[in-house]
Amino acid sequence: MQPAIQEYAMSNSQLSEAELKKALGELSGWSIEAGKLHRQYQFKSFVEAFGFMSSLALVAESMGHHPEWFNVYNRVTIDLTTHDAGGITAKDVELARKANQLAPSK
Ligand SMILES: C[C@H](O)[C@H](O)[C@H]1CNC2=NC(N)=NC(=O)C2=N1
Repeated sequence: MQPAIQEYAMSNSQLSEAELKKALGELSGWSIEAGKLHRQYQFKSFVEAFGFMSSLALVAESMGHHPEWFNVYNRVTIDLTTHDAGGITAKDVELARKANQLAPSK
């Protein structure tokens, strides 16, 4: 388990184009699709995919920030946006970063 994420006091404003571009440069595998941060992960099995989702769910809950996601067998598709802000914020970038850290590398 990751250490608890303390005090999630990030600003809830949409990132600028420049901020988004910089963030994407540091987020392997992520792109912008339909105005949301988007990535598909493929794992070795359903159990590995679901284990990843379980771990990320706990991170999301501790951040008070929740993904839109879809699982079929060993694939997990994630879309991140901040509903309260109507777009992508630093919280989405942070959750994407955590997702990359939690995904076992093949
Ligand atoms: C009150 C609660 O913290 C808010 O409704 C949170 C919950 N999770 C959330 N998740 C996402 N992705 N966007 C939000 O705006 C959001 N808001």
